[in-house]
Amino acid sequence: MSALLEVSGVSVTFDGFRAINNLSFSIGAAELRAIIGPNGAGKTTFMDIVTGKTRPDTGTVRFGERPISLLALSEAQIARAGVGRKFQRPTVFEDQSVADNLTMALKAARGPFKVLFWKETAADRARVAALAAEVGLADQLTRKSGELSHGQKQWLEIGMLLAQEPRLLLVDEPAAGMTLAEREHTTALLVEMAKTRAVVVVEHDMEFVRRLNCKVTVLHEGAVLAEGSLDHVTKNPQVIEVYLGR
Ligand SMILES: Nc1ncnc2c1ncn2[C@@H]1O[C@H](COP(=O)(O)OP(=O)(O)OP(=O)(O)O)[C@@H](O)[C@H]1O
Repeated sequence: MSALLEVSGVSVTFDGFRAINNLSFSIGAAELRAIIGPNGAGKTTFMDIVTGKTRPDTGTVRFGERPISLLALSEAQIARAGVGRKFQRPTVFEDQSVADNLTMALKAARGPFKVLFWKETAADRARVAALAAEVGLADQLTRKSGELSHGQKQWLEIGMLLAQEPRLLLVDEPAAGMTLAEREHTTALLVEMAKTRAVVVVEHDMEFVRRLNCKVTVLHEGAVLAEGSLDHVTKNPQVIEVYLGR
């Protein structure tokens, strides 16, 4: 499998503290990957580097089939190149309906000039309906987003990210605060999304990671400590010592 994202030899130092230490990581074009690791392992910093928020001191970050260096791009350019990021807290417009939120995301994805001269077409409405269906909100289109459950808001935000047609989606702790039923739906959604794009999930909840049934990367002190199936990495004595055994 050829890599969509290739992080190689990346290091970042904050005030003399090496948060990312010669990190190398790659993910395929249609792959679901979980990243786990203790607090301070560098999971958030890794996502900050890929999205352009933090610039590494050394190393390369290459993206795409004909790879481009993400380090040369701004955060906005990286987003337009096809990298989406879902933060832990949902940020939907609560006063707007589900359909309006998705429509706004569709407009934003088309760029600033299209927003100015936007005229909604039947194709746009169909796309909004398709996005809602994809995330399981087909019957909630007219509902005010503020009335949705926590899980539904998270799915709406995922739908809004999908409007930008990302090729790589970084998702931070999607299961946090969800009911069991919402977690199950989220698992199915992430698995489905990863059939046509790369999805990287940072998660502390081991039960949720198990359900994802995907390759797991364990980070520790800014580097990869172990990689493989969840069963494989959870048997690793070093992983038990630094993470699971606590
Ligand atoms: N802007 C910054 N300035 C100084 N130190 C930072 C900065 N950002 C991160 N760090 C430090 O870098 C290390 C890695 O942090 P990071 O947030 O990436 O870890 P994490 O694996 O996401 O942890 P958690 O599971 O708690 O979210 C931590 O020790 C953190 O304190």
